[in-house]
Amino acid sequence: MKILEIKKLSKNFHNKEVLNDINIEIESGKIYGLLGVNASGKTTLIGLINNLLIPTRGEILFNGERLGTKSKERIAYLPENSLFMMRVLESVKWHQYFFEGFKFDRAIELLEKYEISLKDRVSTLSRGTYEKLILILTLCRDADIYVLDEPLSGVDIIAREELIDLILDNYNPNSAMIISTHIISEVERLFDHVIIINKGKVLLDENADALREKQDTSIENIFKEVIQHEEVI
Ligand SMILES: Nc1ncnc2c1ncn2[C@@H]1O[C@H](COP(=O)(O)OP(=O)(O)OP(=O)(O)O)[C@@H](O)[C@H]1O
Repeated sequence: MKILEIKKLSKNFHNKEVLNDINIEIESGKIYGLLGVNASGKTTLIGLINNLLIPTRGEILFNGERLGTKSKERIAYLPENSLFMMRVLESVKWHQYFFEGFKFDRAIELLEKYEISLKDRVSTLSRGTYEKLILILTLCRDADIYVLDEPLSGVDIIAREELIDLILDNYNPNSAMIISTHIISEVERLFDHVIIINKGKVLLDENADALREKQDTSIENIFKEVIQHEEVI
């Protein structure tokens, strides 16, 4: 089922065009890989999906309606630095207070499993521990869309596999998930669908299995080929 429609979306910062005529449909029950090199516009697109930025042109519809209170409740996303003033336990309680259906006990259980102290200040956590916290808090929400912006960029290679399993184990199959990343090789087994953006444009928007079969190679290699081809042109 179609849950999010991104229609003719463009975003300029001052006179610089960062996103240019983006058209994407997101369906429930699928995990989307949003792939792009540095500065391709991934975080800007995520900011727009979460109504934190205003489009220059075009629109985004959640369940056929403009973004607003409903989309805020049902799209789970934690912007960077939003918890910095809190201790870990406070950040969990804050989620319980603000988000209906938040799985408080599950969050505490996962924090204990990953040895994240409830007493620590969020601002003092290492980069990787902070990313684990963000992931746990986001996945424990009851939502229709989960948005993870570079969820593994600060996590060591040993913890990455664990966190990929954490995502798979806690993924609600009735929801959609959008994962932006440039660490493709380790994460790509999660993807049902792949969207590649470059210089603010969508270069590819396809089913992941169909792509793998058609091209007989990994999503990482397909990504490299698509970007290199674009650079040559
Ligand atoms: N608030 C802003 N003001 C001006 N330019 C901005 C702003 N936010 C982003 N940009 C520019 O928009 C472009 C896209 O940035 P964005 O953060 O969306 O890319 P990204 O794909 O998430 O990159 P990365 O992988 O490096 O995080 C960059 O050139 C960036 O400098």
